[in-house]
Amino acid sequence: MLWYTAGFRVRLALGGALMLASTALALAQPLIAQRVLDRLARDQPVSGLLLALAGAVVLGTAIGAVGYFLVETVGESVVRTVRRRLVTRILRLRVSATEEIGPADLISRLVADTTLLRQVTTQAMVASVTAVLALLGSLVLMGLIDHVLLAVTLTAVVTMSVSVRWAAARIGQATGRAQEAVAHLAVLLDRDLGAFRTVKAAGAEAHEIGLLTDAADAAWRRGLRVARWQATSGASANFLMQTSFLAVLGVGGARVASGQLRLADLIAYLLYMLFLTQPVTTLVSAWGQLKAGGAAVDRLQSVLGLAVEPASLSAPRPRPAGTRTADARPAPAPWAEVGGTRVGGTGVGGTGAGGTGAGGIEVGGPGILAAGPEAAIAAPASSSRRRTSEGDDLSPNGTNGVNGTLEAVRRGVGGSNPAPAGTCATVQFQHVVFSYRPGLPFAHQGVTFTVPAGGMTAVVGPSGAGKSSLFALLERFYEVDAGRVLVDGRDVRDWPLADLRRSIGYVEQEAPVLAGTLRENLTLGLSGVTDEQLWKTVALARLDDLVQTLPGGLDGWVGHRGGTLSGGQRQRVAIGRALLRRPRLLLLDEATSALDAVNEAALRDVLTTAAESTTVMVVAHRLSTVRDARQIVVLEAGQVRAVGTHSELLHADPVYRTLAANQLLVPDA
Ligand SMILES: Nc1ncnc2c1ncn2[C@@H]1O[C@H](COP(=O)(O)OP(=O)(O)OP(=O)(O)O)[C@@H](O)[C@H]1O
Repeated sequence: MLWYTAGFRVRLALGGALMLASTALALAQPLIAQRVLDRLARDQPVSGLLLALAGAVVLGTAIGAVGYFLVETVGESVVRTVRRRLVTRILRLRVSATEEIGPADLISRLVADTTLLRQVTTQAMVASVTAVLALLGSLVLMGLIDHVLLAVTLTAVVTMSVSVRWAAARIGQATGRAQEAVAHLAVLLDRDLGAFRTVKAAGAEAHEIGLLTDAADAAWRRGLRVARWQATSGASANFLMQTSFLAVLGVGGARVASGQLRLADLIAYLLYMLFLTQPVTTLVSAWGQLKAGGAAVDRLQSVLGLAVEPASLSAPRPRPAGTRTADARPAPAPWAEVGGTRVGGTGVGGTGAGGTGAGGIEVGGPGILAAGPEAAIAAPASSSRRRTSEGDDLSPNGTNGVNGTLEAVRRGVGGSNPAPAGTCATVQFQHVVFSYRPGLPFAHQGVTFTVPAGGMTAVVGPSGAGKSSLFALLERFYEVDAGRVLVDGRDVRDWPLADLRRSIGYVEQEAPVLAGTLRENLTLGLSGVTDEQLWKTVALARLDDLVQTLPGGLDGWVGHRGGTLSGGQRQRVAIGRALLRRPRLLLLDEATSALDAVNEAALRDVLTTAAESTTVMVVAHRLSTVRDARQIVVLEAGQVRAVGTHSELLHADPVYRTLAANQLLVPDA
């Protein structure tokens, strides 16, 4: 636990020292009082001693307050440090790790457990150190007054520490369970709020309220258990203190009566005993807090122990011998290989190396994309030389070379978007075997196909066939169990993760929109995007109507998870966001499912034009969206059934034909 205070130890030690000094001044008070009594008995002046007593009280209080403040500031700093570490960690978690500990539980740990930690790392630690010192100091001074009475007191202190220790262990266990119960309540509430309309529409409020109140009751019961052990611990300490006080009074009185002890000494001793009550109480509660904090630390450590993505690792995966060493350079750029020899045949279902790659796509006259943001997807000037809107030569063999590319890209959409316009990635799945977790059925069982550079490749197939999982592997949310996924002929595991993802525009199935403004949603992860670029993207993604009707326009609030938008609008926002990144590979997971017929047709045009300068992969249920795709991959039960064009597949593959027939896309259907 001490680890958490690293960086604040000087302040913590200073605060602790001041609190200790305050305790020492408090310890001196009975001694001064004893002298006052002695002098009064001898009829001597006591004004100086009274002044010292008053000084000890005032100074002790002031020093104690400053010390307390310092320790509190350390507490706040510890919480801040831990929360910063936690949020950094949480955002870098692997997707699979968030399936282990759900979002609400993570939030509960960030909020509730760090607050518990605060008490432990500062107040409880300092309080126990000062209380132990005060206790020892008092016992030494009490021993100097009378060792027989000390023996009586020590018997009580030892018995007390045994019972408190026993209770503290139970406080720790009970606190851990209470924190879990609170987190469970948060998880249940998150479940309901995440599907609020569904819960209402299903008339499930009463049922869900029942679950939530049960969870609240469970948290209450576990909280009571903590309180019970705390009360037991405090009561046993009090009982033993009072018993020992009475025993000291009895034994001390007898010793005074027999002349073995002066009355002033007995009074001073009893004052020390009274003084002792405070450090003992502090120690008892600090002990409980330390144990409770231990439970919080365990829960925090388990988050810090979850698997994070390799993006946070600076060292790339070792490359197999004989492969290119592009990623041995510091922070290699994803486009560094653009224009070089690419892997990816252009034939249907081909898997071989060769082809013209990114530079092989010629784009015709200015279509929607030419009118759209250069920022989004701009056509390459020629197959071998590419220019930015400023006219910089981006050819790898040009005068600017890779550095020129870098510079040109920095001047493009957002300084953080490195993808040069008009380059297309190739994708290969080679014998991919993949299961989400050990023990689960395989989502892919030897998937092999190639997506050539440029053009639209559609993936279709029955529900659960493994279509969306292809994108999860491409984005490297999960790792394959066997086989390889290649982008531009390079295993995705060999790509610096940030570069890989910067090259991909991903519109996921549920097309999520974050709470915030429309602008924030479109520019997520980008910086320096101009209004002009945004407006072009708005036009490209058919968001004009939304911007006009949304109060505040581009800076209008879209609500929690985009709740104020329609399903189609949410999807178009996600498409706009993906296009604004000028991806070299655009992944659309059923991107048109929530669009009306007019918008679907418009978007189909956009995608078709986009596919002229970017590789587009679409997972689609509506075959009408993708019937003109360059190739269509039919997936079933985690395996590729067939690859071909719409008309080829109509004849060659019964599953595809059935899908098409169901959607009235077969001429004679
Ligand atoms: N996060 C996950 N954890 C465990 N299994 C999963 C997960 N996501 C998907 N699966 C399983 O993997 C298999 C493939 O799922 P996937 O989402 O790729 O199918 P799909 O073809 O996209 O289906 P649909 O068309 O219904 O979206 C399914 O059996 C599914 O149950």
